[in-house]
Amino acid sequence: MKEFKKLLKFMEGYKIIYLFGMISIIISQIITTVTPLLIRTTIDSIIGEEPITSSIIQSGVNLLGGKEYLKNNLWIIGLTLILVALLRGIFLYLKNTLSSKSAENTTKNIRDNLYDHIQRLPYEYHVKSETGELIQKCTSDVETIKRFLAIQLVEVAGSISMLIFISYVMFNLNVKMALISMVILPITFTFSVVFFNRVKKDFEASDEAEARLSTTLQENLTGVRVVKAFSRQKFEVDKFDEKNREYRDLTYKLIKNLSTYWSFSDFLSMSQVGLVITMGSYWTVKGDISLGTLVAFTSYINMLIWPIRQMGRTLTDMGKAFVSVKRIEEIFNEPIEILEENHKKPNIKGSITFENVYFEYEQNKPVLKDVSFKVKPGQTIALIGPTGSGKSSLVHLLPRLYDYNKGSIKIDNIELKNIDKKWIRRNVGLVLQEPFLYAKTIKENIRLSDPTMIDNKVFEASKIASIHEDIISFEKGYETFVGERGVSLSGGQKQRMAIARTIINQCPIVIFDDSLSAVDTETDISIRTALRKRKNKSTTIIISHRISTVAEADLILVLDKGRIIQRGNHNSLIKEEGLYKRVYEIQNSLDDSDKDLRLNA
Ligand SMILES: Nc1ncnc2c1ncn2[C@@H]1O[C@H](COP(=O)(O)OP(=O)(O)OP(=O)(O)O)[C@@H](O)[C@H]1O
Repeated sequence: MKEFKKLLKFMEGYKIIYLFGMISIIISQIITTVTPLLIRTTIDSIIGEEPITSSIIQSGVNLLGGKEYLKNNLWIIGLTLILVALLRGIFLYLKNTLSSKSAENTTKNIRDNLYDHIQRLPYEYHVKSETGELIQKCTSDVETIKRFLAIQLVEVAGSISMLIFISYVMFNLNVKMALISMVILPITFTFSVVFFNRVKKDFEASDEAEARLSTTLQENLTGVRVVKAFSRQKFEVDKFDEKNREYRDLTYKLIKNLSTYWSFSDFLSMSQVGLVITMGSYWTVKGDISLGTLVAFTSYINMLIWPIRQMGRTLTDMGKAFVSVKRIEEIFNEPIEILEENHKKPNIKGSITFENVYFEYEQNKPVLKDVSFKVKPGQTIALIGPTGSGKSSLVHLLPRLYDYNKGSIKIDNIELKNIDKKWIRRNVGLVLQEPFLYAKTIKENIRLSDPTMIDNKVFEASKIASIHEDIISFEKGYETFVGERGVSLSGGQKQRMAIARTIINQCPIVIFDDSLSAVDTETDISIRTALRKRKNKSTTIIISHRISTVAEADLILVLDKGRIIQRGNHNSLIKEEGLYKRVYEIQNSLDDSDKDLRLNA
C-alpha cells in the first residue's frame, strides 16, 4: 500500500485522465454484457414466443419498432449488434489511449525526476554505486511501472467489473445455471494464482540469466583488445557458451512449466464450458430454461474464463511493479548534494594552504593524516608516492568532491568549507586519470563547459595540450566524431584532449591527476613548458609516478600511507635519503639503459 501511495505521487497531474481510462473500461464491460442479452431476447422473444419480462428490454424493443416489426426486419437486430460492438470499441479505444497517456506521462515524470536526482547526488554516491544497476532502475524498473499502469491495473479493474456485471446478469437470468457456471471458476482462479506465484522464481531466474548473458557479451566487446592481446578467445567463447546454455535451459524450463499450465488450465476451462452446455441443454429440454438463456450463458462463460485464467499472471506482474517502485524509491531516498549554499564566491587567485588535514572515507580509517603545506598563486606543486598513498584523495578535497574531517584547507585565506561548491568547482580544473570523452565531435568535447567558445580558444588549448597537430591530421579535423568512449583515439590522445578540455577554462587552480602518464616523456615536457608560458599562470598540482614530470615543480610532496614523508624541490630531495631518491635512482638507471638501447640500435 505504501508503494501504491508513492506511485500516486508520481501520477500527479494525470490522475483524472487515468480515472477516465478506468471508467471507460468499466463502461466497455457493461456494453459487453449487453450482447448476449440481445441475442437471448431475439431467440426467445422475437423469433420465439416467450414474453419479455424485463422492462428495460421491453422499452428497447419498443424503441426499435416492437416485437412484430423486428420479427419481420431481423436486420435491425443485426445492425444493433454492430452498433453495440462499435460503442464497445470506442470505449476500449478511450481506455487504451487515456490509460496509456497517463502511464506514459507518469513514467516520463519518474524518469525526469530520477535523472535530475541522480545528477544531484554527491560524487561519493557515484563512486560507490554500480552503473549497471542504476541503468536498470532507470530503464527496466520504470518500464515495469509503465506496464503496470497502462496494462495490468486497467486489466484487473476490467476483469473485476466484468465478473460483477456478468454475475449479476447471470443470477438474474437463472440462479441454477449461474451456480453451475461458476463451479470450476474458483479452481481455475486458485490454480492460476498458485501456479504464477510458484513460477515467479523461474521468471526471475530466466531474466537474471539473460542479464548475465548480456553482461558477458558487453564485457567481451568492451575488453576485446585485452581478449585478443592475451589470446583469451577460447576462454571467452567457452564462458559465453556456458551463459548462453544456462539462459536456454532456464527459459526452456519456464516454457515447459507454462505449457503445462496453459494445457491444464485449458482443460479446466473446457470442463466448465462443457458443464454449462450439458446441464444447460438438459434443463432446456426439460423446459426449465429457454434456448436463448442457454446461448447467453454459453457466451458469458466464455467471456469470464479468459480473465480468470490470466489473473494469476497479472497479479504476479503487479507484485513486480511494487518491487520496482521500491527500487526507484531507494534512489530518491539518497540525500542530494547541497550545492546552492549561502557561501562565499571569492575571486580566486590560487594560493592553497593545508593545515593538519585529516580525511577518511570510512570511520576511523584515515587516508590522509596531518597533511600541511602551502602553495603560492601560480606555483606548481607535485605529489608523488606509492599507489594508495592518498594522492588522489588529497586533490579531490580541493573541488569539494569530499569534505575533510579535521584541520583546515584555505584557498586565498578563505576556509574551503565556506566557499560555494559550484563556485569552487568552476575555479578548480581537474584532469582525471581516466578521461571520459562524450560521443560528440572533438571540438564539442574540448569546449564542453561552454559550447559558444570561439575556435581560436579551442585551438590554443589544444596546442598547449600538444594535441592540435594530431587533430588537424584527421580527415575531418576538429569535426571528427569521437566514437563511443573515444575508441578511435589512442590513450595518450584521449588524455591530451581531456587536458585541453580542462585548461581551456583558464581556472586559477589546475590539477593533473596522473593525467600525463599515457603521453611520452617529450610530449609531457612540451605540455608542461606550454603551461608555464601561459600569461595567467594557474596554480598547478601534478600527480605523477614519473620523476621527470615532477622534477620542475616548486614544491614536491612525497606521500606514504596518507602522510607527507618528504618535502622539498628536486635538488634537495635527491640529496636526501628516502623514497624520492630511491625512485629517482631506479628511474634514472632505467632511462640510462633505454639510452643505451637506443644508441646500440
Ligand atoms: N571512494 C573511496 N572509498 C573508500 N576508500 C577509498 C575510496 N577511494 C580511495 N580509497 C582508499 O583510499 C586510499 C588512498 O587512495 P587514493 O586513490 O587517494 O590513492 P593514490 O595515491 O591516488 O593511488 P594511485 O596512485 O593508485 O592512484 C586507498 O587505500 C584507497 O583504497
